[in-house]
Amino acid sequence: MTTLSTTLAKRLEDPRLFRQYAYVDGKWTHGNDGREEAVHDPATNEALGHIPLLEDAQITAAVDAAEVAFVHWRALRADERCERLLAWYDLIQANREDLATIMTLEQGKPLPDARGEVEYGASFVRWFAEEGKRTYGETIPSHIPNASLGTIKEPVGIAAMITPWNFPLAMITRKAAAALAAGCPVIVKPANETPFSALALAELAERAGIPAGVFNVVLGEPAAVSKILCAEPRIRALSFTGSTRVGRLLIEQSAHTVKRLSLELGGNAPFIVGPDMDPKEAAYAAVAAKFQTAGQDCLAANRILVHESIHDEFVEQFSERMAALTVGNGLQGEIDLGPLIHRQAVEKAAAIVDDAVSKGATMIGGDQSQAPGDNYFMPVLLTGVTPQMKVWREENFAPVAGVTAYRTDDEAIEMANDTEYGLAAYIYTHDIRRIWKLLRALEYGMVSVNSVKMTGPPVPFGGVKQSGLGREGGATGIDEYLETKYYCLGALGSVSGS
Ligand SMILES: NC(=O)c1ccc[n+]([C@@H]2O[C@H](COP(=O)([O-])OP(=O)(O)OC[C@H]3O[C@@H](n4cnc5c(N)ncnc54)[C@H](O)[C@@H]3O)[C@@H](O)[C@H]2O)c1
Ligand SMILES: N[C@@H](CC=O)C(=O)O
Repeated sequence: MTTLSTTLAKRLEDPRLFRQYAYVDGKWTHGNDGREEAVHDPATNEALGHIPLLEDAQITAAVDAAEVAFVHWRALRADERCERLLAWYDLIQANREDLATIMTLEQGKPLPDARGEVEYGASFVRWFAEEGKRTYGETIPSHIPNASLGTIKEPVGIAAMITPWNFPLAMITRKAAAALAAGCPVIVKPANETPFSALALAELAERAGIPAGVFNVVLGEPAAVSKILCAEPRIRALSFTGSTRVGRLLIEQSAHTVKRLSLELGGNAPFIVGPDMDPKEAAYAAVAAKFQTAGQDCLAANRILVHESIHDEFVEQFSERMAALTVGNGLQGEIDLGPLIHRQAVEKAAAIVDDAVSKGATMIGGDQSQAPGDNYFMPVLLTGVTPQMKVWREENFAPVAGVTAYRTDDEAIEMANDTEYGLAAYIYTHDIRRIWKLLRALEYGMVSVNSVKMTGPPVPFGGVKQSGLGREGGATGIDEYLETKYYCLGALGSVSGS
């Protein structure tokens, strides 16, 4: 392969974690017809390596492999699957520096954030390793004479996962670990922008003793691969994280095979600041909630709603804090924001800012002449944003924040809910009555009060409205991969009782 691929491998303590093949049935696989796609470092636009584009028959071969593997994987005891998953967890932890390097190179996020994501991703593997031992059924008091009734939890079957580029490792482990713990084999289709984190996970899964066919990574032209996965009747569950646009397509394409769907889609989070808040404290929190991963985060605080009494001071504090953020290559030390994923993302961000300014918003920051490269976007705050602007309506997925003033709690609620999205919302206030009123009225799957950090393995992560279906993580995340089988044991005689 190319010299640059060698360079990436040379950066790793264990160069075997850098794989440029798909992983199907325990084998590293290239495309049958030799088609490849380059993967670029968004910080420099240099090619990091190549991935094969598999033919349709090779995707179906992954399903064949998973079908065979399912028989043995589901037959293992839960504690046996737990051991394999814990071995995977240990290997992810032991290789976290290499995994973080791969992630920063292909995704662009600063190295400390990449290390954080590896830790976060690993935590789901440990969580679900344990949860797999607690997939309890029920005993049901019988209404039928001489019968015993109950339920058993069984794995749903082969699970396919289509994942995004913004969190290239954790969005895989949060799904795959749950499915594997439940007894389902998985087929992962990562984003073509960030395949190498997924392939490194496959290498570690193999080393952890996860058998051939149980964890597969397929690569190809996204729309074509997804179509096959959706149409394939042997795939019983499809879990997707990505845009609402693609989520809608997958719902349509899966209708024919009536799959279990888990969808983690876009967000457009409001960040409500009450009149009692210290403007500086709230502004610093809002900056943290907006600019993580250069704004390419489904939880990013896009629409900041500040009580009119503290609006101007909030804007001043936010602007100062934003101006102090450093923008550059994530491999360098002390960087707050890396590049966006590619040039189109920069163009989309610029168009959203232009739209807002043309409709009356004021732009603070955002001197793009200071951008250190083609794919960088200097952070922007737009004040006076209104519902007519794209920055209000669309998920910008860029370092672009919009702020507006509100007068009453009811007005803040109306503004916050004025979106098709319903993933996460933030509330900053110390007034308990206001907290409760907002918490109950916000149409969101997750509401975080006075805390930027809200996620982690014990949490039921997910959205309402057009932000998705189902929940990942937490006590219920494994249910996305389990069926409930009801049984009625009849004619038991007098021992049946209830
Ligand atoms: N709710 C969550 O938990 C969560 C988490 C992370 C990201 N996201 C969302 O993901 C989006 C950003 O990620 P993205 O740009 O990778 O999203 P995307 O929808 O463009 O891509 C996601 C996945 O779908 C594939 N894909 C792209 N086009 C496709 C098509 N036509 N048919 C089938 N598959 C296709 C991609 O290759 C990728 O694997 C944002 O909307 C963000 O909010 C949501
Ligand atoms: N930050 C989110 C990913 C969204 O883009 C998470 O924690 O899952």
